[in-house]
Amino acid sequence: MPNASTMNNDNMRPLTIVADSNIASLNEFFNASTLGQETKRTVKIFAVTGRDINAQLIAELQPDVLLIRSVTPIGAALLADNNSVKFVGSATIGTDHVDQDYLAARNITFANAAGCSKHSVAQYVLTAILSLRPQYWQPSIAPVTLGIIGLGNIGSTLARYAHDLGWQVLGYDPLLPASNINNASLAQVLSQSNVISLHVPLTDRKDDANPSGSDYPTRHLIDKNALDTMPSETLLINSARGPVINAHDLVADIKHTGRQVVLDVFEHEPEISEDLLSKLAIATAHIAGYTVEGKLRGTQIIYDALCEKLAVTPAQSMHTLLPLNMFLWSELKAHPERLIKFYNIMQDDAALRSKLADGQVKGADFDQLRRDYHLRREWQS
Ligand SMILES: NC(=O)C1=CN([C@@H]2O[C@H](COP(=O)(O)OP(=O)(O)OC[C@H]3O[C@@H](n4cnc5c(N)ncnc54)[C@H](O)[C@@H]3O)[C@@H](O)[C@H]2O)C=CC1
Ligand SMILES: O=C(O)C(=O)[C@H](O)COP(=O)(O)O
Repeated sequence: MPNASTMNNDNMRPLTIVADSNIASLNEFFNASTLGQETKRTVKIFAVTGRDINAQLIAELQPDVLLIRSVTPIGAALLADNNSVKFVGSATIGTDHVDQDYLAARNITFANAAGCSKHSVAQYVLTAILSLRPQYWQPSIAPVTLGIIGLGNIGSTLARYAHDLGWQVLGYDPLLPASNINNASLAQVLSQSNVISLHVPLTDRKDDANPSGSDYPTRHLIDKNALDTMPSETLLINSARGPVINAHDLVADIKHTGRQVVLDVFEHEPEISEDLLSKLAIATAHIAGYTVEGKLRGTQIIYDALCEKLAVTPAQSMHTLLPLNMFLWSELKAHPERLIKFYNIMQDDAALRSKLADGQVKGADFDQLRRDYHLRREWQS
């Protein structure tokens, strides 16, 4: 079984890491002094575009460690012919791109970055709502009910902001106990909310072929049936995973109802059809979690997990890398007119729409927008 000693005692050979070049502060976290200070082991790091991490590259480089983000599928297709990888770290919250059963069967340690960008995504959602409906700053004039589907790290963080603004929360999460926010059925959330925001993982139904699936699958959770129960004035926001909404049904729904819809994620990501894009109130290139803080926290979490695997003491902290942050939630609440300075979401919307050509946004353009994204700052609470 691979363990700290099999990864550490092979001191003749550098610790070899293949990493997605889109991981924040890669070189600051993963180098000989932050990983090898106790063992004197050298570190070799190969930074590659996430979609280019493939079986051939892994066979060529024989890495000990793979560090990825959401665009690299991890499973047998990548690793079947490889025996070197002992640790996979995904600097993301979502894990739908990782076959964790396969990694467990191969005794490959896996770590993801749970919760790393929970404030960033919650702030993205608030910005989308308040940009489209500025009247919601004053809920005494316009009562606001925010429906939240999925009440884990992001959903519960969003609920706290909502309560702080005086909004009511109707929440649905069948995998958590009832609470002051887990207080409604799916049908109630769909039919009684002014805004619905999705914060579920992408899952498929559990069955014999898929024993690690879910009894409450989320793929196409929002389909024609669900959309039909939502009043046409209900604003729908998806910053979870694209396939949680059936894109075909969504296009038909918007045509019929004129509903305002905000998407940060797309069923056929990284491609987006003009038919869908042209109907959205706000569309962004999967950047809801893209803040300096959110991305650095993601790196920190997988770095700490790798240190544990290697049995070395962590020697790098994101706090030494963070520039000063002047964005205060209390200031924004007192000065709603400053929202655009805190986050100009329409600029991200325009950047995505500018990539539309020949009836679609192409995958390469979508990826480039994300690679070149100027990271926002998280508002401090
Ligand atoms: N757009 C972006 O940039 C980002 C997107 N994400 C996505 O957001 C998702 C949620 O993130 P977190 O809140 O941090 O995850 P989390 O794991 O803390 O919470 C997810 C919650 O969804 C609930 N859930 C599962 N199936 C459900 C169902 N059928 N109906 C209602 N609730 C259900 C779970 O019980 C859990 O409480 C991630 O899985 C990821 O796919 C995460 C970060 C950034
Ligand atoms: O953390 C997640 O889950 C996300 O969706 C990420 O923020 C997406 O970013 P990339 O991993 O695709 O860079």
